[in-house]
Amino acid sequence: MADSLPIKADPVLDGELVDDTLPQPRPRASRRERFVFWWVHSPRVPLWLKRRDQARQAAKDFVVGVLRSPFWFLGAVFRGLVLGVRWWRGWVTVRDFREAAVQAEKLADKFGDIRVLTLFRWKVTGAVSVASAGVVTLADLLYGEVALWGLGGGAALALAIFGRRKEGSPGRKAVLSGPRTLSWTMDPQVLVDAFRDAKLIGKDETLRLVQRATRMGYGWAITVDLPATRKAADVIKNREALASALAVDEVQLIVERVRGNGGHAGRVSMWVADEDPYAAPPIRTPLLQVERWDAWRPVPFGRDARDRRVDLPLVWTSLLVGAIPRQGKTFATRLAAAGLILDPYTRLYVADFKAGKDWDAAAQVAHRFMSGDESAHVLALAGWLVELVGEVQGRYRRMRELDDETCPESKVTPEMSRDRMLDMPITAVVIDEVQVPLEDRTAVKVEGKTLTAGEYVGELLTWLAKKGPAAGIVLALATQRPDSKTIPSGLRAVLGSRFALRVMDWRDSNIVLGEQMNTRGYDSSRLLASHKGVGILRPDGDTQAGADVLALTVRTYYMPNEDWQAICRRGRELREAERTLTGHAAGSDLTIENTVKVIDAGEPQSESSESLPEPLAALAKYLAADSREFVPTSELVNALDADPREFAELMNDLGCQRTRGRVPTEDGGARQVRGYLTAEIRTGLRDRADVSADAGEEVSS
Ligand SMILES: Nc1ncnc2c1ncn2[C@@H]1O[C@H](COP(=O)(O)OP(=O)(O)OP(=O)(O)O)[C@@H](O)[C@H]1O
Repeated sequence: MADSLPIKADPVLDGELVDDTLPQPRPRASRRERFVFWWVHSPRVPLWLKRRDQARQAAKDFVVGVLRSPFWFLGAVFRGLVLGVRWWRGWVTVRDFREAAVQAEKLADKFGDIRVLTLFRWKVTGAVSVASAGVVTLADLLYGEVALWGLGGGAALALAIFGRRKEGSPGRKAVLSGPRTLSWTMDPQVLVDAFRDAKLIGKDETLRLVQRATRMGYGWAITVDLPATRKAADVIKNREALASALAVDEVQLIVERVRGNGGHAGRVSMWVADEDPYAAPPIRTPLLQVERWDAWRPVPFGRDARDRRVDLPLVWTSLLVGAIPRQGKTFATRLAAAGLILDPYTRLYVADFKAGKDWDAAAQVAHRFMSGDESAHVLALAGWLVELVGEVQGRYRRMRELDDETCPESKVTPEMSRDRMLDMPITAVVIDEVQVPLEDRTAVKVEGKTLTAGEYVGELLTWLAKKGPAAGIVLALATQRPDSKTIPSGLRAVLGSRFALRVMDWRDSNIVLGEQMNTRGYDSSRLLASHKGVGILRPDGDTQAGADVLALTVRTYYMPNEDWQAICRRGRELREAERTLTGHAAGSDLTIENTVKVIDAGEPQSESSESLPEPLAALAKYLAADSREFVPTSELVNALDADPREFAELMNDLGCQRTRGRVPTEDGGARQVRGYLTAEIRTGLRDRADVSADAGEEVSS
């Protein structure tokens, strides 16, 4: 029975082998498609027939034109009348003949002729007036009022044509004409004149209109083509001259190059705001409305003058924020950090050298957190950075071992960054007032070389900015002193994204934004002091304004402390839910003791302690075998059996600063006490030993 059951056969497939490496025939476009293509691309079809917004604008212009036409007509008739009377006076007084005679100094000879001619012209005028009056009366008698209206209308039309505004038309020019503001939107000649006045085009050159003046947001937009050989980049550079010629503040004028398919090197798109675009109240960050964020998505950063949203990509790059105090530096850096905080897979290192309250809320989410501006904090930061250098090296090593599917290049991918087994989360290092650690002069010894802690931190940051981004390390540095001495040029060169709020002069602006940026029209020293949170962003990668935009002026979103705290709280909740809380936030507080270990501050040489006077020799001996980085004052006082006051003076003489540090307690916790950094004591002892040795040598010789 089972044998007789039908068996399902495999499908029989029929096919033809096609070699798709050869050129394939392309289907011919239909007539309609070709027509549509021609219609869209032809320069002969006006834009208002192609685009709805342009059609709407054209209709608006038409209505405005119709409404204004009676006034234009009356103005033209009046001008025609004035010009007519002026012309008649010149004719009846034989002005040209008289002037020629005056110039030839023959007025006396020609006086009789001129008089005769004048008399004759007066007679002609009288005859024409009488004849005209006769014609009008006759027409009135024959045809009544209609004729009077007809003749009056004809005369008015003739006068209006005679008096219409045209290039080179005669007429008195006002010595002080009225404001030019926005007149260019109605009269393109004003725009051409502005470009000429700003010396962006020559006297005989003109502009070509690509897109007529259109209302866009709270301003007018227009796109023009410059004459051949003129560059749009020069217009951007000389924006201020153009703003003056158009009678607007330069913050109101946005000039951009049109790039890509629809643009070329001479196509300029302009937008002129009706009023100061940054005078309106600031907008709160949209991050408040989101539950969570993905660190791989650009973070909402602010809005440009045209109210377009500007997002800032952070992963695979690093950020430098620079400004003079109170301009919104911390606010801007916190915005960047906020996007990362709302991603529970992101790890954060936050060092606040401003030592204020601005960053405190981040402590509840940060893997490492500190706030302070003493040398101890600088050394702790160096410890973090060394830890991160090790982490980056480890990540590269591990990436090399991963298969190509998981890790196609030597770069962290979104999937990798969220894979807990791989342990390569996006790690953000946020340092506010980075000039504090970079300027620190505490001596440290690294691999046998003595250098200042500032130099060491600079070297580590440069290394991380170079190698870190691909391994998922994001640096966000904010500085109050963007001068070349503070931020080493090597470090600046590798920080991809820059944001310059107001600075003191163009040099500082260039230090943040990059060489020559002021000559390209980007100078943050020209921003107004009242424009808090407004700065020039030079992004690394795409922004909403387009990948080709070199830099743009942005006003950052406003995120006061309460919003910042709310975001940090949410960041913590998200991390708790995902079980990604680590380090400081998870309570395993890393104290200064175990983070600075990496710095070898140099052992005091044995002969040094010999050449030291007491009680310094005892101090050197006591610390000789000590591997701790921080020693409490009370312990040292006890060990040396010294008077606390004398001991404090002694340490002061050695150049050691008293600081706070944590020491482990018996119950496994930690306690904060006052004390000294061993690195500092050792440096002081070594210096003193050198001085004593030199003195000894001098005495013996
Ligand atoms: N986007 C913004 N819109 C409006 N006001 C802002 C904006 N950003 C910052 N501010 C204002 O600017 C003030 C200074 O900001 P912030 O504390 O960030 O300055 P700072 O440059 O970090 O100053 P300092 O160098 O003293 O630390 C803030 O109190 C805030 O009111």
